[in-house]
Amino acid sequence: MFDVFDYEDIQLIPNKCIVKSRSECDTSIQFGPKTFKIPVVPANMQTVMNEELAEWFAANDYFYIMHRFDEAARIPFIKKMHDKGLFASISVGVKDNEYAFVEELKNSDIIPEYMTIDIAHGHSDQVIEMIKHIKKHLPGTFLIAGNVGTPEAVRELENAGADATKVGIGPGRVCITKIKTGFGTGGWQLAAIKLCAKAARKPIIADGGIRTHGDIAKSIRFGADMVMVGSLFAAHEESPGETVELDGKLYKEYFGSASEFQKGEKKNVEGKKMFVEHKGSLQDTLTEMQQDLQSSISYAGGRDLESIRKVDYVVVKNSIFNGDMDR
Ligand SMILES: NC(=O)C1=CN([C@@H]2O[C@H](COP(=O)(O)OP(=O)(O)OC[C@H]3O[C@@H](n4cnc5c(N)ncnc54)[C@H](OP(=O)(O)O)[C@@H]3O)[C@@H](O)[C@H]2O)C=CC1
Ligand SMILES: Nc1nc2c(ncn2[C@@H]2O[C@H](COP(=O)(O)O)[C@@H](O)[C@H]2O)c(=O)[nH]1
Repeated sequence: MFDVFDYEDIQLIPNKCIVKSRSECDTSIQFGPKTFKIPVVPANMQTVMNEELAEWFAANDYFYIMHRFDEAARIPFIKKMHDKGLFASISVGVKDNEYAFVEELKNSDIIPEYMTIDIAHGHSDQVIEMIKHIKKHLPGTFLIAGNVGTPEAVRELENAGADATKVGIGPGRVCITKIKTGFGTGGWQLAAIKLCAKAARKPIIADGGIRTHGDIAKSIRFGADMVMVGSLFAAHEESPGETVELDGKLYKEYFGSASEFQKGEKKNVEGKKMFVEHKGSLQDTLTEMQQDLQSSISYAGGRDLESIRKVDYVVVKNSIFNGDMDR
C-alpha cells in the first residue's frame, strides 16, 4: 500500500532561511533545451492558450505548449515562431493523420523544439508507437508524452523514447473522467506525482488540480519538474475564452478538451464547461506566482527550486483552509 493524499492535505515544514531577501531566490528551471523563469506551463487547452499568448510566453522566457485543436494551423505556427526567433512547442494526437504530419515536418525541415502527445489515456500502445515514430523522424525535438497516472506507465513511455512524461488522469477542474469512468488520480494527484516521480528517470510534469500557488511548491516537493495549470490561467483578460458578465461580475469561459463543447458532439465526453471569475492581467498573476515561489524557496531554507525537494512535510487531512474560508 502507499500513502494517499492530495494538495490540500499537505503542509511543507520550514527550514532556517539563508537569504536576506526573497528576491535572491532563483525560480528558474531548465526543461529540455531551454531555461524558463518559472516551472509552470499553461494547459494546452483552447481556453487557456492561443498563438498570441504562445508568442508572448516564448518571448518572455516562459514555457508554453500550443494545443492541437487547429491541426492545419500548426505548420504556419512553427514557421511564424521561428521567423521571430522564438521556440515552437506544439501538441499532437495519435490518429492516423498525425503520422503523416510528423513526416511532413521532417520532410519540410520544420522542426519544433518541443512536442507533446496529448491523449487522455497515455499508457497505451498507440502512444508508444507515436513516441517511436516522432523520435525516429524528429530526434532533436524534446518529446513530452501523456497523460499517465502510474509508475509503470512513466517507465514504459520513457523506455519508448519520451523525454518527459505528464502525470494526471482526472484531477482537472473541468474534468469529469473520475465521475464518468471511476478511474484516475483525482483526489490523490499529489500522491500519484510522488509515486510516478520515484520511478521516473526523466522529468515529470504534474498536470491538473493546482488551485493555489502553494500547490506549485508542493508539486516540486513531491518530484515534479514542471507544473501544468489550466483553470488558474483561464481566468485572465488575455485568456482565449469568452468574457461574460453575470450579475455585474466578469467571468471567463473555461471548457475541457474532452467536453461536448470542444468535440462538437456527445461522444466519449469526459469534460465540462464552466465560468471562472475574471482575475485581471496574466502578467500580474505570473509575477505573483514567481514571488510566491521565491517565498517558498526561502521557507525551504535554500536559494533555488532544488531546496524545496528536500523539505519535510506533514499530512493535515483537508484542514489547511480552516479559518481561511473567505479566501
Ligand atoms: N488529463 C486528463 O485527465 C484527461 C484529458 N483529456 C483531454 O481531452 C482531449 C481528448 O482526449 P482523447 O479522447 O484521448 O483524444 P482523442 O479524441 O484524440 O483520442 C485519441 C485516440 O485514443 C483513443 N482513445 C481515447 N481514450 C481512450 C481510452 N480510454 N481507451 C482506448 N482508446 C482511447 C481514441 O479513440 P476513441 O475516441 O474511438 O476511443 C482516439 O483514437 C485531450 O486533449 C486530453 O488531454 C481527456 C480526458 C482526461
Ligand atoms: N478529464 C478531463 N481532463 C481534462 C479535460 N480537458 C483538460 N483536462 C485536463 O485538465 C488539466 C487542467 O487542470 P486544472 O485543474 O489546472 O484546470 C489539463 O492540463 C488536462 O490535463 C477534459 O475534458 N477532461
